[in-house]
Amino acid sequence: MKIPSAQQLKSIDKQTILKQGIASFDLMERAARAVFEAIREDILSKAPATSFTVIAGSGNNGGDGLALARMLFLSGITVQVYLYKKETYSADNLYNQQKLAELGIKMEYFDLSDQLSFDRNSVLVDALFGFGLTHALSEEWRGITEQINTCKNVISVDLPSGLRADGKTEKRNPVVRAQMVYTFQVPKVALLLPQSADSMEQFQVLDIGLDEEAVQEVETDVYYYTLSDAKKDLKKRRKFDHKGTYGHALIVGGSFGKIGAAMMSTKSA
Ligand SMILES: NC(=O)C1=CN([C@@H]2O[C@H](COP(=O)(O)OP(=O)(O)OC[C@H]3O[C@@H](n4cnc5c(N)ncnc54)[C@H](OP(=O)(O)O)[C@@H]3O)[C@@H](O)[C@H]2O)[C@@H](O)CC1
Ligand SMILES: [K+]
Repeated sequence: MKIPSAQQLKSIDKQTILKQGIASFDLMERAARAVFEAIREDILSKAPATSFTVIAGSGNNGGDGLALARMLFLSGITVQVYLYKKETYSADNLYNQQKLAELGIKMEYFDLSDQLSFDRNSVLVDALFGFGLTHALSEEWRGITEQINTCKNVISVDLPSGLRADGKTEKRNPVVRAQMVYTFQVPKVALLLPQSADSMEQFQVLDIGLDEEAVQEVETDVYYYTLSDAKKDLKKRRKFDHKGTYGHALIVGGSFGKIGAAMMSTKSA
């Protein structure tokens, strides 16, 4: 599976909307619905009385969070919503703010110096930033990320806020620590780097139906190779096949003390 960069994901987003003849808020709705279904399966099926706190930013990641809050509310779940106070919001974020207002769901606005008052035992949904983060979070964000990190159960939408999708984030920068990351369509590179280990325990990739052709056309040298990919790549073995049937491998490797890779390759061949 190819892993597109944040920039490429934005273009895939546009192509999907165009090819499928949908509006951008429909795609956001799909993304939020996918997280909602995952939460239903992973949390609510075991503990239906769980309450949620959604902390939303001003972009589309925040929009996903607001749409998710609406879905939780409409299924009778207690949900508290915080929205970052800013002069401008993305169009689909505003659309979802309006939807919440129509349902009478209260949104509390917060500033970076605020002490948020929410139930630390609720599941905290971190929807502050996704792949739109342009640079690491400044020190001003530490207060908010630390408050989020005091919660036992943090779910991040798409990425732990503060992690940059395509690369390393310095340990000294504020970052949310998530127990679970529900990421859309493809795992972002940051989720696969050892440097991110402190920012998340595990992630799940949720299919939101981005245009497959657009993903395939992306030029990248970053791939995510899964067991199911390997199963597809392996040719079917017939009864009388032998070591000569499927070609030969020449393995060049293993200097003194560094024999591991050569051994593993030989064994798997
Ligand atoms: N195709 C998909 O997969 C789909 C993706 N979807 C979702 O969209 C998400 C991406 O949304 P996005 O592009 O709006 O960016 P997002 O992460 O919300 O951040 C933007 C905000 O952050 C701000 N900002 C940036 N850097 C900052 C900094 N260092 N410090 C402070 N602020 C900073 C920036 O502010 P500005 O620079 O504009 O002032 C802006 O307000 C993606 O992760 C997924 O959740 C789904 O909805 C649908 C399908
Ligand atoms: K997030």
